[in-house]
Amino acid sequence: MNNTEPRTIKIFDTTLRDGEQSPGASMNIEEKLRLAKQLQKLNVDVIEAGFPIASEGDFEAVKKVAQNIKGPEIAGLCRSGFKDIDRAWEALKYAEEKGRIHTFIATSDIHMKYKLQMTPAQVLESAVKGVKRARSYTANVEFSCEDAVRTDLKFLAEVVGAVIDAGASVVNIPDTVGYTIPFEYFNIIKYLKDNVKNIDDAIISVHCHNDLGLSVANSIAAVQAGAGQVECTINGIGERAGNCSLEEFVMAIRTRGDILPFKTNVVTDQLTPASRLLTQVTGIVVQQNKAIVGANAFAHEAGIHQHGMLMEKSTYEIMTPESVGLKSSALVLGKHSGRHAFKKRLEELGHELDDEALNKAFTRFKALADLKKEVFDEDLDAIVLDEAKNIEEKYKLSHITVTCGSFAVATATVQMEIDGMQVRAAELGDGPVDATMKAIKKLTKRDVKLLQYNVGAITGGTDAIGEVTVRITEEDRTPVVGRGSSTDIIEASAKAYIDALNRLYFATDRDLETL
Ligand SMILES: CC(=O)SCCNC(=O)CCNC(=O)[C@H](O)C(C)(C)COP(=O)(O)OP(=O)(O)OC[C@H]1O[C@@H](n2cnc3c(N)ncnc32)[C@H](O)[C@@H]1OP(=O)(O)O
Ligand SMILES: CC(C)C(=O)C(=O)O
Repeated sequence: MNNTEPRTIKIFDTTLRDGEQSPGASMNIEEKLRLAKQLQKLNVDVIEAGFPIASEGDFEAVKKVAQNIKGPEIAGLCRSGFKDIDRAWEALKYAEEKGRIHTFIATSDIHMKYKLQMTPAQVLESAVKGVKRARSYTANVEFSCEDAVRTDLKFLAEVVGAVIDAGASVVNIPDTVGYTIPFEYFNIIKYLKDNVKNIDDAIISVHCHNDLGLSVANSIAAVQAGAGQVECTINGIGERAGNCSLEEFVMAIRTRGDILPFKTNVVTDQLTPASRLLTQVTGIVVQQNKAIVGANAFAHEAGIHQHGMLMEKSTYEIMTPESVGLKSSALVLGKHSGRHAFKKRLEELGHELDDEALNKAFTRFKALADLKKEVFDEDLDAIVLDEAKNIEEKYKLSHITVTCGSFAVATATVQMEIDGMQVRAAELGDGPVDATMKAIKKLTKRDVKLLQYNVGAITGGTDAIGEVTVRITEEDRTPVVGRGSSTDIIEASAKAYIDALNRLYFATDRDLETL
């Protein structure tokens, strides 16, 4: 248990800049503005709106966000050259003191040698000059040592100290290639805290990539070591495997406040709307099992879990769905579900069944769940309706085999129980349903006339339950309606036909009028 006052960690959202570097995530000006408005509702501290020198469009987007968003600071990224910095400020100046110039240069040996082809001394000079140039426009200057994690620690400390002296108010220590692990990252931040004499004159920021799936864990380790700002993106989008996911970091801090003495200003019930808007805008879908915002993040399928949830939600949920902007958790019915959740869902659907009917319906539900990935409410209605027919059965379907195809004559072999006796017949037909009906007719020796045949899918997908309705008559009797449902529409057709035959057999004409 931690009793100290939690320290506020600033949330720097870079969905519109690093997030946009995800292949396929490019956003136009209007789209960036829409997202920025949602980030404003989310109450992030900083919105990095783009890289102004990258294109005219990105320049205009940063400018528009700077002009229209109130609350969060607006950052724009630029290399350490003056041309980039000047261009960035041209767009950011519309946010006045809330405009942040974010300039960077790589400091690792590998980047300096091969990419920049600069010596460490030249890089240091460029960093300092860049920060000073940015300071000539604003006091709100962030400097990033690109590839900091693979930078020689002593050189990193030297650069950090020098850019703070030059006027940087935030210094970012990025794990540009998602290479570090929490223990190492903690030690890097701690080293800078302990060895850079002016470190407390600036906020340390962290910016983690997810190449090893550790970006959130690394960000948490960094704040434990003293970092005060976390750079992240909605849904964790970003270059390659993405960035630290904003929603995961924020909810980890919030949920584990017992051992993490930090807080953020984020309005967490805006997380789901933000995630959905980003998906809408970019077309990049969130994996179902993604923490916090995935479709399954608050869904429970297993019977034991569902039972626990019905008794007390905290048995299986460490945060409430409402806290992230969802209406409720979901109990998904599938083959792992149990009787408690099944009964509860039927009650919600308005079906009150006695124990015997419930058991029968549950057995059918399990059989269906073996065939289908998910059982929907409409499937349950169909099962209950089928079970609730409660009519005597002279005729019962035992099983059915059908062969058909483009070049085959449809053949149906139907086995039925009639008055307790097993009987079987095969017939050819004009299609599998016709062959099936003929075989049933032959077995029941009834001279019925099919007046109407309807088939419909109750739920979506190719594994949906099909429901068949038939209307039949015999001689001049009042027509009867029969229904049958199954994932196999031939079986559903046979069941509907047999259901109608039973009704015809047992009903008097008076009963039939009320059917
Ligand atoms: C880790 C990160 O995410 S960093 C941000 C990455 N994001 C982006 O690159 C998106 C926006 N980028 C762009 O639109 C373009 O790359 C531009 C406009 C910045 C530059 O385009 P170009 O001038 O055509 O150069 P190109 O991208 O091919 O190469 C990068 C150049 O910048 C130099 N460079 C790279 N980083 C820096 C830096 N921080 N400071 C100064 N120069 C740098 C490279 O050495 C190279 O220089 P050269 O052209 O003299 O060889
Ligand atoms: C420029 C910095 C902030 C960056 O995006 C990175 O290092 O990944």
